[in-house]
Amino acid sequence: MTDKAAKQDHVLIFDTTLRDGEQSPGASMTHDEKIEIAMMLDEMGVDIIEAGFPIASIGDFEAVRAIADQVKSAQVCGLSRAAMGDIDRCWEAIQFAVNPRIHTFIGTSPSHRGITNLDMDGMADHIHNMVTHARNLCENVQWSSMDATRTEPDFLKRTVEIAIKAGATTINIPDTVGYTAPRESADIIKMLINDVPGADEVIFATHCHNDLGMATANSLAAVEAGARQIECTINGLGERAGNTALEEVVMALKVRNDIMPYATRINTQKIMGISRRVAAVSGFAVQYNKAIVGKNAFAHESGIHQDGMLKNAETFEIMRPEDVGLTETNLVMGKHSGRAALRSKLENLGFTLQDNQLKDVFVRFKELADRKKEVYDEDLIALMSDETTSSGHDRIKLMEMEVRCGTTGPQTCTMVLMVDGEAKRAETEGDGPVDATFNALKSLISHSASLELYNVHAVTGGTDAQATVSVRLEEDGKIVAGQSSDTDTVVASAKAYINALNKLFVRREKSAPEELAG
Ligand SMILES: CC(=O)SCCNC(=O)CCNC(=O)[C@H](O)C(C)(C)COP(=O)(O)OP(=O)(O)OC[C@H]1O[C@@H](n2cnc3c(N)ncnc32)[C@H](O)[C@@H]1OP(=O)(O)O
Ligand SMILES: CC(C)C(=O)C(=O)O
Ligand SMILES: [Mg+2]
Repeated sequence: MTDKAAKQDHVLIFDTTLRDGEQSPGASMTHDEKIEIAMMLDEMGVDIIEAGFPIASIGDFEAVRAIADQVKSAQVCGLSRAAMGDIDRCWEAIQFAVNPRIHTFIGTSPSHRGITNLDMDGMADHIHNMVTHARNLCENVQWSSMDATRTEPDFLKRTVEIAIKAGATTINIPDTVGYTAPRESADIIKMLINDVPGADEVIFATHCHNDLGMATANSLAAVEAGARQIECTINGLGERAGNTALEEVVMALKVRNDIMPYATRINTQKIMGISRRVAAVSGFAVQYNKAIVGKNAFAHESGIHQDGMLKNAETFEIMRPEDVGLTETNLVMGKHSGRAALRSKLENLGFTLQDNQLKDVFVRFKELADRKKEVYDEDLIALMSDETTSSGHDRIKLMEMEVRCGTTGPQTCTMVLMVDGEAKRAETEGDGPVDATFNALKSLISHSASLELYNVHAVTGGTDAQATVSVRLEEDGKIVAGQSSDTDTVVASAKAYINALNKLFVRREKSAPEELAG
């Protein structure tokens, strides 16, 4: 869809999972994961992918550049502050994209003007200069007035007019702190469209945060008032309570097209697959009752609902599960299943595998099936997360471990790790089996990272259920997430910690190679 067409009844979908989504503490993604997500977004029909903030780090710059090089259909956008150096660095990263976009922003509300210490006149001049500079580099420029919904209306109109005159092609009106409400969100967009000279030449965008749980409603209200770009993220990932969830606005426009007659280009059948992938790589599990993509969004357990569903699915479902990429056919997976069923099942869950990957996953699937009566979808997702979170280049690998636990402490752990190809062994004690295990890791691998989060959840029911363990480690302000699953919770804990340590060392190595063994 062209930006022009979006002026009629089309709404452009601008995905910022890789930029605003990644700003959630602990949601950092690796270079390869970012490229993989960008390709999935492109394939599902996202119009604009905000790939990152190129000035933020060399890693961010390289990821944005790689995405710009590889994405074939969507526009690729980079974020930059209203500063020459940021805008130049952003252009350097995106210039070879098929359709690049520079996004530059500045906080315009009274409290945000304090961030840059500019008064109204100074900020007006600055916006003119920065948008002009961006437009001299790129013909597709988005300007955002950060904290627009708390900006004085007259000053907001003034800044929007300046940005349009300086050549911005998209004007974004962010609700940066999730403060607005639907009627106000609509009124602001209407006011700008009616009062600002040149407003009919640009696309207005809405970028809502979910602090009061109104991001989806506020975005849709803005669209009804004339905004034609929604900024959103997969699973609503993002700063604090997150951003508008892509799956929610897209499905709302599809299901209630009778009262909101606006179309998007999104292939909604790709929603479930990408949701699961983003949950796995970000380490942010989707809550069970999350709209559209939660595990229970299409599940019915109570008798009256089940009875109604059996008589007519429309009684309790306003969307068909197939429309968001869930299949109706439920293949039961177990130790008698073969590669074809595994491949088909994984494809339905959003994982497309090459033959050699399938071979490896199949071996691990059979090991799991030997230990469990039935392998559920959640087990396979956990298995795939393990497969993708640990790479063949990991410097630390768990070889064996044995833990003694019981009513008489201290609990003990004996562990053998392969560290840079060399076997290392430790015997430690702790206050509980997990503590003893983590003490073994601390004694074998020298690091000063602190454990910020330790989270266990059973991926299915039953005493043979796999446990998925997530950990977050923090070192010098940098946070890495690790995840792993196993039918043994303590083994899953060790593997999750090792996964995080491997990521930490990849990150550290970029600055200086080092010895790992403690
Ligand atoms: C609402 C949002 O999502 S905004 C985007 C938020 N995302 C991020 O901040 C993630 C990426 N950020 C970073 O990596 C770093 O903050 C960097 C590289 C951009 C800047 O790092 P530093 O130079 O160390 O600055 P620091 O982060 O401490 O402070 C921000 C600086 O940017 C300035 N600034 C903030 N926003 C803007 C803006 N829109 N335009 C121009 N300058 C701005 C501040 O005034 C401050 O400048 P000062 O140091 O002269 O007071
Ligand atoms: C940078 C801007 C668009 C932003 O993320 C916000 O204001 O929330
Ligand atoms: Mg934001």
